Amino acid sequence: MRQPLIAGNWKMNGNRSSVETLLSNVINGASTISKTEVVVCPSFPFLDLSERLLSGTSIKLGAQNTSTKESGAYTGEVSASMLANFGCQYVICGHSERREYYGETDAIIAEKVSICVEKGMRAILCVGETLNQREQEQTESVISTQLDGVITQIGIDIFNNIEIAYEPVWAIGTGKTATPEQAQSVHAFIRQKIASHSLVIAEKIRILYGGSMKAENACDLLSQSDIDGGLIGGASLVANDFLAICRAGDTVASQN
Ligand SMILES: O=C[C@H](O)COP(=O)(O)O
Repeated sequence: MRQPLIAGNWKMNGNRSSVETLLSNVINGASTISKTEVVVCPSFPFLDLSERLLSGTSIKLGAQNTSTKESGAYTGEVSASMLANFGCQYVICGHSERREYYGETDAIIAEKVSICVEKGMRAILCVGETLNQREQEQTESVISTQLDGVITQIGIDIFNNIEIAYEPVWAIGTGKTATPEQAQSVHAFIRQKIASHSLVIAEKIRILYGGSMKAENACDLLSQSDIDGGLIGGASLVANDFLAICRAGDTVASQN
């Protein structure tokens, strides 16, 4: 049995005051959530504030990106060591927005995953196809290539220390959610792909779904046998919406 993981990716949103309010409300509401691992991923400037607010709670802190470099003359970059130093336990790597707007390749993403794990954090490796690729029936080949990019460069063992997030690009922030069956089919494909390298890792790795997951569809998605959690964008910015998804995780976990 894999523990559900619900991670809020706040993307580039918020200010000091709104982050404090959002996080305080999430912390208060999360006291009744017992079976689901809850993670929040604010922007870099809010990590310090978030770490302090989360102190003594079971909610974990994550970051949305990392540099591939250790330290030095890389203006504007934030290293994995810095993230670990601010209490991050998770780092989102290879989100489709990073792939699309910042030219992140599978090779760069593999480096990011590697350095996060080296610094003691868990990476959330994002994969997913565009609408055009889905319509061309390339979903499995696209995801296969994205996973192979990491496996070939840094090996399968690292998957002991990461989560995978399947995020169909066409469902991100669009209100269009993959149906539970569509998502389950891709999640099962991802698990089979990992199983072709290691049955043990395939059995334990958590595969999260991301793309317009919300309170209304969370239970149906999380009930699928290969969907182990969610990477939540828009709905994670509203405490009650995010908490409702976390509660769906608890509900599904108690049914298993
Ligand atoms: O990282 C989160 C995903 O991009 C999903 O975003 P969304 O829930 O706003 O569709």
